[in-house]
Formats: sequence, C-alpha cells, structure tokens
Amino acid sequence: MSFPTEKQLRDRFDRSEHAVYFATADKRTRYYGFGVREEKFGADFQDVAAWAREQRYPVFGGFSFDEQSVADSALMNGYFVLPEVLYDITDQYLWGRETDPFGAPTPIAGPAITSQTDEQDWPDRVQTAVDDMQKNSNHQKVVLGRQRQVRLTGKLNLATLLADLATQQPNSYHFVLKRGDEAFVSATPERLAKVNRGQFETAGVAGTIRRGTDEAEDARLATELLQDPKNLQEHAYVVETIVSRLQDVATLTLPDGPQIMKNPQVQHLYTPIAGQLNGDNTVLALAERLHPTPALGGKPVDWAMATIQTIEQHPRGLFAGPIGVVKPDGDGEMIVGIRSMWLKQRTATLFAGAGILADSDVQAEFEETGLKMTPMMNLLKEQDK
Ligand SMILES: C=C(O[C@H]1C=CC=C(C(=O)O)[C@@H]1O)C(=O)O
Repeated sequence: MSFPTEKQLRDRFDRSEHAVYFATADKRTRYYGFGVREEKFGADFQDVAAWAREQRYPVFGGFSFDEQSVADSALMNGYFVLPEVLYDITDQYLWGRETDPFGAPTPIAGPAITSQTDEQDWPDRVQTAVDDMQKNSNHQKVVLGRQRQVRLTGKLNLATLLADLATQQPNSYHFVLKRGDEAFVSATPERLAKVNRGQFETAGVAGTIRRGTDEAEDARLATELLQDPKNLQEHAYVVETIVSRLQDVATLTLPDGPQIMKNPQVQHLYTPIAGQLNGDNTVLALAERLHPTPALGGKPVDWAMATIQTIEQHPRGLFAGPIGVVKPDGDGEMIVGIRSMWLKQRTATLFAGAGILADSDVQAEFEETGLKMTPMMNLLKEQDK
C-alpha cells in the first residue's frame, strides 16, 4: 500500500468514529491515528504512564485540568487512546494493520452558526479576584477562564477543519481528538514538556498583547509588551515556578529575559527552557511536576485552584489540561490544551483564560480572552462556505 495523501487522511478523519491528529508547532512531528485498540478514561499520570509503557506504539490524549467533572463527556474528564492504526507522517510509517481502504470522500458542506452565548458577567466575577489580590499580597496571580457556547446547524466537517488549522494557525501545535459525537480541538502555542532521550524542553508562555495592523505597530506593541511591568511579572511567576519545580531533576538552560512569540492574533512573552535530565524521567513525570504552571493556574497554586473553581462557572475539562503524545519508552510531548474548543453534537464550547494580577484591568482581560478565542471562532466561520 502506498502512503496516503494528506487529503485522504483528512477525509478519513472526518469519516472515522474515532481519530486523533497531533502536530508539533514546527510540524516536524505529525501523527494521524484512526480507530481504537485500547482506551483509558479519567486516569492519573501514573496509570497512563504504566499503560503507555505496555503498548507497541504511541498513545494520545489528555488529562482534565482539575478534579472537577464535565457532565455528558467521555473525553473532557481525561481520556487516552491507542489508535487501531497510526500514521507517523514524519517517518512515513504505519503502525497497526490498515483495514479501511481510503475510499472516495463524500463532500459535505460545513454547518452554519446559529447563535453565540458569552459569559457577559465575567469581568464582574474577575473583579472580585482582583479585589482579593489587592487586599492579600500573598495572592499573586490567578488565570481565569471563560467559555463561549456556539450553536451550529449540524456537525463540523473535520477534514475542512484540519485543512483550515494548517493554513490559519501555522506556528501552533495542532491537536484534534475525536471520539464518537465529541471532539476536542486545540491550536495551542504552549509546550508543557517534551522529553527525547534524556533531553527535555519546556517553555514559559504568559503575558499577551494584540498584533499590530502593520509592521511598525506590531513592533511597537512587542516593545510595549517587553517593557510592561504587569505582563513581565505575570511571566516571571511562570518561569520562576517552572525552574523551582524542575531544578532537582534537571540541569536547566534558559535565556536572561523573555522573548516575543507571535501568533496570528496575539503576541506573547516567551521563555524557552531546556535541559538535561539527571535521571530516568518520563514526559508524564515531568508533566505531573509542572501542571498546572502559573500560566494556567496561578500563584500560590492551592489558592489559585480554589479561586478558579469558585469564580469560573463551568469545569474546564481538557481546557488548559496537559494533552499530547506518549511513547512506550516514556519519551513524548505534552502541551497545554488552550486556544481550544470542545465539540459535542451541534454545540461548540470555546475556551480562553487570562492571567489576572492585583493591577489587572478586567475589561482589557475580557478583550484579551476574546482575541484568544478567535482561532477557534475562525475555524467555525470557515465551515459555512
Ligand atoms: C490561559 C490562556 O493563555 C495563557 C497562555 C499564554 C498567555 C496567557 C496570558 O497572557 O494570560 C495565559 O497565561 C488561554 O489562552 O486560554
């Protein structure tokens, strides 16, 4: 059998009951998986690590952000899958035995959007966290998320969605996990942990500003971000926490200060952190140590997690949770499930959060979360063409 084309793989993805797509930000690693050989629901890091070790090839999935549970979902409360067949696009290699020939696709028009519901009271709820932080200086940072429900006239065409992800969000990770009538889609810029033969990489990504309308404005905004005390502080909490959680397992290398990472809608403060692991640490052991970083949770972590549960209206599920690929030898890559949405039947739930500090302007944070929802919103709008 010759290796299938990208179009065949995307069409197959849309047709399949169960499928997964994973691509790294640089697109040097890409996988398509179809079908289910084994599944694991709601497991913890150690269970998944032990299970992944028994498999012949990589498993894919994610952990729920916290212990709260999302109703009516087999995916959002933590789910991993060993696909029946797995296409490693980089190595042009097929794991498992292909039984489903790549038939001719039936062109299906994508659905239209019928309504959109936002949490309009989010700024007021976030203000209560700001007031608390102004009174208690030990409450330093909390990342608060909101959700948008978008009703659609029908099921999304996932072949179109995969093609649009590639063109619209070229420098993000891409993760699409489909199980029955549900799917989780993320175009995240954020790596949590990559482990490859004793070397590891992670990153601090926190602190955000919009893109400019031309090159000059874009550069001006980047300079503003690099000098903005609130964003620098928000970013520093993330880097300091990552360093302190890893220093006894690795020798770390990181630049003196943050750089700029640009995505189509936003620019972020970004600090790449790399190192050599001292012992036999797997990607899941590192992800467990790191999750949640203050880019998704906050500082101090216990107060931040409790505040998230109090102020956010719905459980996060895979939003902001560790998602990715784990190989049998323990290497692999976990990313964080932001810039994401959960599809269930005819509803898309979009997620976005923002790092809140005592000096946050809640309206500006609301607008930032709107910008962060744009990648998923654009995928939905593209369907109706
Ligand atoms: C929580 C999100 O973004 C995090 C990652 C990068 C920048 C962030 C910020 O500037 O607030 C957030 O910490 C999200 O996109 O939903």
